[in-house]
Amino acid sequence: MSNLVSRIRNAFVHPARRRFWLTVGSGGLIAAGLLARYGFGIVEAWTALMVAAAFLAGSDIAIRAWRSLRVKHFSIELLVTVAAVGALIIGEVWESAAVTFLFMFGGWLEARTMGQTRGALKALLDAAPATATVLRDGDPVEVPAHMVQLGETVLVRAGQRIPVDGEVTEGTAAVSEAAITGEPMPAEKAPGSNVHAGTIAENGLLRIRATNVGADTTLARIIQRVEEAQEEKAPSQRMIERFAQWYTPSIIGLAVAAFAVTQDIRLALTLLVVGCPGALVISTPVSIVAGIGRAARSGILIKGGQHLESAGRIDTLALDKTGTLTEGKPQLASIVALGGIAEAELLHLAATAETGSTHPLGRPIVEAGRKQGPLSTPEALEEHAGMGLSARIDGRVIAAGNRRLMDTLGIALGQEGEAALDRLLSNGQTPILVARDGQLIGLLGMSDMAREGAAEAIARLRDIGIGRVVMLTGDQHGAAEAIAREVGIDEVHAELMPEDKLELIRKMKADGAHVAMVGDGINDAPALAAADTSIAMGAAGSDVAIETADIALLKDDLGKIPEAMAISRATLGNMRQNLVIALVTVAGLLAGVFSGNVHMAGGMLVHQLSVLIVIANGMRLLRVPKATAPGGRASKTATARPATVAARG
Ligand SMILES: Nc1ncnc2c1ncn2[C@@H]1O[C@H](COP(=O)(O)OP(=O)(O)OP(=O)(O)O)[C@@H](O)[C@H]1O
Ligand SMILES: [Zn+2]
Repeated sequence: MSNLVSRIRNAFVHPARRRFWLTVGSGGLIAAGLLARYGFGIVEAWTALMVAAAFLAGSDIAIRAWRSLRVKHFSIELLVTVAAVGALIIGEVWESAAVTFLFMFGGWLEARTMGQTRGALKALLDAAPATATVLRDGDPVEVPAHMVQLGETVLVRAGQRIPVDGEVTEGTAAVSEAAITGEPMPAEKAPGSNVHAGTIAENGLLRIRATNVGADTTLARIIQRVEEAQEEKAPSQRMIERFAQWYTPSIIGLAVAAFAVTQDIRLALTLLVVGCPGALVISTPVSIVAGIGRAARSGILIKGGQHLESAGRIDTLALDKTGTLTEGKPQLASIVALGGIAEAELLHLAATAETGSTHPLGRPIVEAGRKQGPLSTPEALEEHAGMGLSARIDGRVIAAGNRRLMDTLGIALGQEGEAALDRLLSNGQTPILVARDGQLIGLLGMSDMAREGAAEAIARLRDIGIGRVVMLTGDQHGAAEAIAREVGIDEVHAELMPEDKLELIRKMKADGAHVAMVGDGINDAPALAAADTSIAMGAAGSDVAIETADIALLKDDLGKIPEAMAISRATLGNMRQNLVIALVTVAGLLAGVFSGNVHMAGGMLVHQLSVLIVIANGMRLLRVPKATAPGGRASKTATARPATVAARG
């Protein structure tokens, strides 16, 4: 019994369910009324039942109208309430019952379908497993996933979802990360690999050391960000809300004026009903919620309606090279020792200096140096953004970086140096010049590979109408152009300092372009901030990217950029269609009222239909096709290309 009471109470606390029961109730009363009148000819019962139906559905509407009126908001509910009460007063009980019932029914359908639109998120929520098996004192214990302690070892068997973020300590498995990155192909995980909560171990047995649990996992943060994004209002949405705020009172004014002129109270009340801006108010949010949901399904995090709208207008895309168009894992391809120093010594010095750097160019040098023997750390270190670094090692100053760094430090290259530099550049390698105490002692040539699928992604961007694709890089011309040619970019700006990147973005915007920027490093931060839309890749591993970029691609996949752009464009178009549907409906209905063809119940029916059409149109966005080329994964073999840039000569 108490169970039933609590269920009824629950039903009424939950707006969608309350609306459902009110719709059913008033619909039943209306049906009984129709039966009473046309079946049994009892007109009194008909009147009573219709009034009851109007009150049942109408009370909820009136309460909502009153609540918004108290905060000086003229709501759609207010229009409906005034119309329904007016209809009752003039004895039009059927109209009053029909209008309130239809409004309720429409409201319920609306809540329901909007819920489905948000369904994309549900898939993410379902990805979070509820329990975890942890090893405590060597024994497996089942605990709620959020109760796992940091550093504890979690056991994941084949077919299970991984319950925490963590690092694999033992075992191997193919892990499907589709829930997070939208990537259908499972990734191989071995000791040392990072895994995310919500991904599925398709085989094998893993032991994972928990690094993030519960609300701190990447999955939880993504869900939270998507929820926030779907709530955040787009500029056009705010505009419409302002418009509705002004529009609703004017419909009331119009109704009053119409009554004053025609003395036709029915006409006036019908105006209130058909003037409802319901479809208008919902036109943008439904598109945005659907668009953001669709993107989230593919591992594309769009941080709100505002960013979605701005991304939909992008016509120019700027990408940085290292780590974005390339793998960001350069190889040490050549070593040129000058002035009698041994290659091993040159590498040792450069590697020792680079131990202090986080730049992607530094890592392979350090690795190569370690292979020769242990490295010490420099006594002092200074990084020169966009140029390189200088370090003090055993009391001597080692500088490693590009030509600009040498020029800045006043180090001459000499004939031999110039020749070596040209040779590396013409091989498409990135030269790193190394100097000791102001003397050039050699050069290291680095080669980076273009990212898999980069060429297709760029081509696809052009297909969907991003007319201008530009590379902005701090790297030298030769290396930059080699990569640009390979991926099909014809506009290259190389040897840029961070502020040059910023300046170029500003200039493009000043020329009227809508610019999106994709970048990773600190040297991209100012340009990213200046762009209309900033895009970060591989965000699943980086909190910073998830938090700061307007669009975060959870996976390091350039193909997601055209997909994000296509979704944004489709959303913008969808919003416009919805606006047209809404405005045309209201205009048509108003014309119908003045020409005497539309009455209250019929007007409400058409109005509610227009709301549903707008929602259905919005939901089409959930089916925007994936951006990958036909045969998607086949691209792996289609992009067979030389192993390194250098090899292409
Ligand atoms: N730690 C470093 N060691 C050696 N050279 C460096 C280092 N950091 C930067 N440089 C030199 O400065 C140049 C510019 O670096 P910057 O970080 O601005 O751009 P990038 O990483 O080469 O390319 P992108 O702008 O495409 O990311 C590099 O190409 C390299 O020649
Ligand atoms: Zn970069």
